[in-house]
Amino acid sequence: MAEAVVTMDGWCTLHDTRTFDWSSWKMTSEQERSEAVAEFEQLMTKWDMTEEDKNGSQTLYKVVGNKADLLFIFLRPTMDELEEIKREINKSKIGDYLIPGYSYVSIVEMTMHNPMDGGRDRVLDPKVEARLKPILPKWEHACFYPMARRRNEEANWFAIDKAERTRLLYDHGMTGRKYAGKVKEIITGSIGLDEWEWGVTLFAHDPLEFKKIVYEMRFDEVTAKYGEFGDFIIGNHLAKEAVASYFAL
Ligand code: VOV
Repeated sequence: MAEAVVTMDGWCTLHDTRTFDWSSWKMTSEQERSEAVAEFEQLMTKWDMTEEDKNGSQTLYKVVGNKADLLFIFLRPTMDELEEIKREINKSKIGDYLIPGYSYVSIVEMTMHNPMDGGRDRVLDPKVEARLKPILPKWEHACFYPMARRRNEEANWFAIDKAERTRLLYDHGMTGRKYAGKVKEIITGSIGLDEWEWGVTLFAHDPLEFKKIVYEMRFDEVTAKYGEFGDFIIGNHLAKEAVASYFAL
């Protein structure tokens, strides 16, 4: 039997997409709209304070395709806090127009054995701690998709031995390193939490880098042999300062 992977786990993560009900919004009075936007900005300020205190992180993206209008990404120490945030949005004035869409629940994950260090065990130093409790970059573009490792007769990721997994993830990491400064990745584990096995959240200044990295990785053995992918969602950053103009009619 293959040895089970031991993970180091960090903050709980919620990817929450919403479709905005523009038709109802257009029928709402200007005063009600400005109150709703002001309340939403206050909510964002409150979340920012949590981030400043290093008790979580979040970011908001305007979705390009028609899968949704907005993508919220929240990281918090507990699932309770994530559920509270969702409820807080739903109870807010603007929540009446934010129709819940696709969501994904996962936990920031790193393998205990570091493939980039000959498979040696990681220690919980400040550097590792910072990766498990990351402050999300507020880069211009984000890309999210869930994925899994194949589990069939010919190729079963969960049946190969640790040394082989380490080798494959080392090659994967070397491809990833070529994108240092261009693509920032956060891997969240979702086995037992959501439909796929991992959530992949990528940030970039240039969205073309998403296409390049995901394409290049398709040729890595670990992806070519074992990678399976869900739907991709792409967004452009929406800063708090731009929220009022986003909702303006
Ligand atoms: C921005 C680049 C980048 C870099 C540097 C990078 C590096 C690394 C390292 C060193 C490790 C190993 C485990 C650890 O250190 O915890 C991982 C782990 C993982 N990755 Fe990755 N990845 C990147 C980027 C990156 C992308 C773009 C993808 C998706 C596309 C693809 O085709 O798969 C991905 C997937 C994953 C997954 C699903 C895991 C978990 C696998 C598991 O079975 O445990 N990843 N990743």
